[in-house]
Amino acid sequence: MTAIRAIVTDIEGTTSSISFVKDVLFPYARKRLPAFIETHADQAEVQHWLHEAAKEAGLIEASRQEVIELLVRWIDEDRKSTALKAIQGMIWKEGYEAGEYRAHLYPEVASRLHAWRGEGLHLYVYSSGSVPAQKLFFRYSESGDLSPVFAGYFDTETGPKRETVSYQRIVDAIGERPEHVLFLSDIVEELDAAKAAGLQTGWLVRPPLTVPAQPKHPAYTTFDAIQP
Ligand SMILES: CSCCC(=O)C(=O)COP(=O)(O)O
Ligand SMILES: [Mg+2]
Repeated sequence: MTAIRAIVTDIEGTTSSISFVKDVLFPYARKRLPAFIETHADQAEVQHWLHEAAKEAGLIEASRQEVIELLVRWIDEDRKSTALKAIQGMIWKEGYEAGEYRAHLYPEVASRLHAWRGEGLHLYVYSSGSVPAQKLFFRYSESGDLSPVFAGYFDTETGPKRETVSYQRIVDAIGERPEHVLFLSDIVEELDAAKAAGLQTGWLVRPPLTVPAQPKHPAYTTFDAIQP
């Protein structure tokens, strides 16, 4: 294996359980989204993302109510829309700051990230969640504030997670050759895209899922099994 200098990690299904995102974060945002939009509609950032959501849906002259209904539908569909993710992040901020929840991390993740950082590796996040949502996630984690271990964050403004060009942009941005970067994810299509860009890959197969006999990517059930 070529020496790894940087690790880029996915969140949902990789550092953290899918159920925390689907059963805690998504319902929190879904319940509060209509009132949040109504009370923050005068903010330029909110207006921008409402406009982007309508554009993505091909709605030419959508009412505010129509866009709210669209966004709620997208939460139910788990659509990886950059606009939806930006708005969800703004709503989750209130929940984290009010202490309504802390972000789930698998038990070994925090110590392993600290160990890798201590070994001089540069650590990054690449998630469909917006960069502000990622920062909140690791700041308010069940294992404490992990912000200090990360050198940077990438979201779908860099590009979709299943497209090779996104990984080319990430390695360019972090200033490493792709073969020195390890991308960790639970989604094979994301790993395929990263591999096509020349990155090394690690497939997190979290129990109760099991590693297939001939995995398409080096597969691990925990971060502790990865030796970069
Ligand atoms: C940043 S926390 C919320 C994660 C999220 O909204 C999501 O869709 C997770 O996608 P990932 O790319 O981390 O699997
Ligand atoms: Mg994932």
